[in-house]
Amino acid sequence: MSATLPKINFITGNKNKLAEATAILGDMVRLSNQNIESSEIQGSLEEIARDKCQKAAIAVNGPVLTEDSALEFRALKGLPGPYIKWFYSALGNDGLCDLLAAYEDKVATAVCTFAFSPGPGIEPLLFQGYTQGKIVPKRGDGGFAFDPIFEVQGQTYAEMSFAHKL
Ligand SMILES: O=c1nc[nH]c2c1ncn2[C@H]1C[C@H](O)[C@@H](COP(=O)(O)OP(=O)(O)OP(=O)(O)O)O1
Ligand SMILES: [Mg+2]
Repeated sequence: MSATLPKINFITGNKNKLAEATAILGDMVRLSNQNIESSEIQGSLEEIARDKCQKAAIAVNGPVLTEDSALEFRALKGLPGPYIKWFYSALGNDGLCDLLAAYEDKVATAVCTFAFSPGPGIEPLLFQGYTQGKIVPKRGDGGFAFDPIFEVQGQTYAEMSFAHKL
């Protein structure tokens, strides 16, 4: 890692997220991590992402990068979406899988929303990525959170190597 790389404050409390973002962006920017405790609003995932980034920019009084992960079940019209964290912590992966028991359609989309704000009061820029997969009974020992039940091209994220998931 070069000391001449520009530095960005990546605000997250999730060490797995930090590791993945660093693996992807580490050649271009130096991510310095900080966790600010802030409550998340309700709304669309874009609204939640903007609000979190704006709060982070105020908290550090400078430029910040934040990320919000969502998991949208097609049979459930996009839910749990940005509320996946609360569904995952309440139900676990078996419970998330059971949510789709009554439906043939197991398609799910993982949505990654990065937000960057140059500073407090400046509207964040959003960058989104989507990966379509399906929800399956849990398999694999790698990864974190919902990785064992999210299958893409025949493998769950928990069965893939770290590099292959990225
Ligand atoms: O690649 C992933 N593979 C599996 N699970 C994942 C992934 N990425 C996020 N997740 C989980 C973590 C949390 O249960 C929820 C997102 O919630 P989210 O608010 O975005 O993350 P967080 O609160 O853990 O960290 P942060 O301090 O950046 O908000 O989905
Ligand atoms: Mg969060």
